[in-house]
Amino acid sequence: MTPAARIAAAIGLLDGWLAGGAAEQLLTNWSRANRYAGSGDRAAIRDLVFDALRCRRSVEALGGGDTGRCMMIGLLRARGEDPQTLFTGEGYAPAPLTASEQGGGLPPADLPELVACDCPDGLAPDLRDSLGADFLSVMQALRLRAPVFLRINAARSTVAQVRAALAEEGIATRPHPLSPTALEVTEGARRVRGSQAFAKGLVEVQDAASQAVADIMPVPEGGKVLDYCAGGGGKTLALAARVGATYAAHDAAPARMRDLPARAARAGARVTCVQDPAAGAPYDLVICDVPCTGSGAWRRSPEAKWRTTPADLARLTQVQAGILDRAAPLVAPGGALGYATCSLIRAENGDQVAAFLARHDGWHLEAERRLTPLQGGDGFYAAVLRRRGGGC
Ligand SMILES: C[S@@+](CC[C@H](N)C(=O)[O-])C[C@H]1O[C@@H](n2cnc3c(N)ncnc32)[C@H](O)[C@@H]1O
Repeated sequence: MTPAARIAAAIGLLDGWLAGGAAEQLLTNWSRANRYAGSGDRAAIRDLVFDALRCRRSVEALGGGDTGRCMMIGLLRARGEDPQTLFTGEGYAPAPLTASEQGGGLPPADLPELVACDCPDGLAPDLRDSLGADFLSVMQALRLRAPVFLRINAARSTVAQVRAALAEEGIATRPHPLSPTALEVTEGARRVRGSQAFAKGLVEVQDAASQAVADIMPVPEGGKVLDYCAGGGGKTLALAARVGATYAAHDAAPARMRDLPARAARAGARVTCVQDPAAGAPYDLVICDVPCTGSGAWRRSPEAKWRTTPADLARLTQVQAGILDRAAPLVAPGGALGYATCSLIRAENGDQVAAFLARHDGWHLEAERRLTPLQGGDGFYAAVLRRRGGGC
């Protein structure tokens, strides 16, 4: 496909997204319907769609409207490219720019602040309040593609061995300061899932900040650990690489854990999926990686940036409080309750923990970590709450 034909495909996909579709599903359907497109075309079209979604407000403003076509015009202008070189109407290229399109759109210097940093109006007050002086720089960071990070499986290998194995398969990496297990892929990211290192369970794809969250969770030697909101098992597997404890995984939607047994087997980790977590209580550590706005991960999931409303935030904070209240009794005296979100919003983070401590006697905050994309990984919040020991 020519670059212009890829733009035309991205326009159609963005129109589908604006009509309410989900980007991944639209891309899958597009690939099925356009079998002639190679993997390079599919990857390039995906990048165009996600680049536009990350910067939706600004590219719409630069392109002069809220259509897929305007978004692509705006994206090219944002990159300093002249859309007319690709909008030629020749072959599979999009039709030439109309006179109003040529003169439409705001100049970059005239974009209002929230438009220029691609912040949604509804959540802007919470984000501004939560991020303080970092607000604009974090919002700018969320406009960029996220790096690809790997977690080395410390139960099976060392950083040096894994880097060497990956390098032999054309995948270049460098360690990342957010976690001793984190590698940032600098070359060959698309080869990771097909690599021997991946097949042998030496690495998993996991954001570096997500690994840092697992790092602060206290796993006692020989202890019992429950991941109360396991989902696909990213945190469970990061914890289970610390051998010597037993691990149980639970999720209110068990189907979300469907890949966990295979991932655990690949990593050589022993994890039991449980329907009724109370049956195995008490646990030395219960981790609650709760559903949240995902605002810290908007680089990877930009759709959520535009579709999450203040009403969703209010609903999610209720859900988070409920999960903490149900998980707390499962913790043994002297044990720990881990709380984590990939949110930048205080109402979901420190405020949630403070409210828990106000509702429950016999707990204290032992550790807390706040991360934003300015540290390189996604935005995350993690807290460790310690339950008073039975003898106290
Ligand atoms: C942020 S995701 C978990 C991600 C996962 N820990 C990981 O690292 O891959 C939150 C999960 O919480 C689950 N969940 C939502 N409400 C829940 C509840 N009341 N109890 C337990 N799990 C719940 C969701 O189904 C979802 O899989």
